[in-house]
Amino acid sequence: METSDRRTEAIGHVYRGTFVHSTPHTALQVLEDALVGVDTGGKIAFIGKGQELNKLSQTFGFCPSEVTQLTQDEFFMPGMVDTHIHAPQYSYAGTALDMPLLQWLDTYTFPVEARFKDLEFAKSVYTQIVKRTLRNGTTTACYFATIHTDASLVLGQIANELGQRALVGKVCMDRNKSVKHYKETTQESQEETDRFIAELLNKKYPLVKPVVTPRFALSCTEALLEQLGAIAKNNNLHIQSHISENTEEVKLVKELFPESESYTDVYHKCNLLTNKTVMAHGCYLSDEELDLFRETGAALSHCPNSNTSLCSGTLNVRNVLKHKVKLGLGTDVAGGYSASMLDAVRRAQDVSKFLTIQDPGHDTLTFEEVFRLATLGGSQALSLDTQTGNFEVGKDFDALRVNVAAADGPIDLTQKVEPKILLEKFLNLGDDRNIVEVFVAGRKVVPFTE
Ligand SMILES: Nc1nc2[nH]cnc2c(=O)[nH]1
Ligand SMILES: [Zn+2]
Repeated sequence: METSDRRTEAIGHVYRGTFVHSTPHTALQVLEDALVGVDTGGKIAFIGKGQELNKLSQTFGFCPSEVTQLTQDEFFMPGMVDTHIHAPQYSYAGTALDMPLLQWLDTYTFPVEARFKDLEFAKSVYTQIVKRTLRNGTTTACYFATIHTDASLVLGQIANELGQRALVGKVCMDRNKSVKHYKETTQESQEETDRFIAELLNKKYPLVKPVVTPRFALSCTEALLEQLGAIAKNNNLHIQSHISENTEEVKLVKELFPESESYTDVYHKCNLLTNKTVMAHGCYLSDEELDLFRETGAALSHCPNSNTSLCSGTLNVRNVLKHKVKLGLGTDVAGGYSASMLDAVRRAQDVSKFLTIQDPGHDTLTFEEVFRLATLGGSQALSLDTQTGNFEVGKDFDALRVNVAAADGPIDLTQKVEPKILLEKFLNLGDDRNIVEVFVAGRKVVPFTE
């Protein structure tokens, strides 16, 4: 039995049944007939075994008849962590995938993002994306918004109201040749970032925090990158951006920052690589650059749907893991067309298998490893693993109640199967119909109450 020393909060709920999760040492740990107690503050108070019910009920002062029992087709898994998603781009998700990155940004992305100056439009799209991702089992999301401070604050407010754990970034860009009205001056970008951080922190949302967000090296002057590095350092904040996604981008960064040794060095010189940094993509990083990620504690977000949809590249996850760089999965909506982390799980497996087709010596990722990337790996990449990512006493209860045989769902169970197979089926065949309840910090956020 694992219990907490700090039993200050009363027990709010107790669940009994199968729990699956990852630990740093085990990609998949299955706890059968487990008893998990969640306190009224939303934290996991104890993890025990079914047969310990009487003892646990006395120790923690709950009534055995109030325990919620899962069926044999159900399990709890940790909520999924989307380490990279563009909330405004949800408005055109599933379309506009016919160009490579830089042309795609100029043609589709910048004109759409410019519309988020309109707070009503922002509110409507942001409500849709937060609801959609919650329903799909994303309990934590690391969002890019747009350059508009007030609209970015609206995203934070919506995540807070709907109960999603979120990092929210007001996008910074003081360079944009193609859509001239969609950029800031260096000073505006810095001042508005300060205002965004101050106003968001001032709201004291328990689960929503600001993240310093230079769009990527090509959208920012060195002066802006330096200022943003200083802002993050002075306020001990998270940082997110993009790196080494597409070959044309990598070439242009080299030309624009000739004194830097590498793309990674551009960010490193500006103090943008810290243990609270997450960089999306990294398809073309050298081994030396990956070493720099490990040394600084910066993380990568693997966005396989986007990398394929924009024909950007393939990330060799095995090589990233070999370099001990923290790694999570991202949907990268709308370069990635799906807002579901289950899609990211499947695409990550596909990319790994394509690498094996190309090189039979490649060590294909297992489904258990990809499951870990979608949960614990993501929480580590966002440096939120003391709060979420798996089931440990003292962490917040961020969890999905999955029913693999949900009525009208996409999966037929033809025989009784062990929990590991239930998880595998859900990851490969399941969808939101199987995610019957979603909890963030103990609060049931799906089904929606209104
Ligand atoms: N995929 C993706 N890459 C980027 N690089 C800079 N901006 C973006 C963006 O919006 N999406
Ligand atoms: Zn992105």
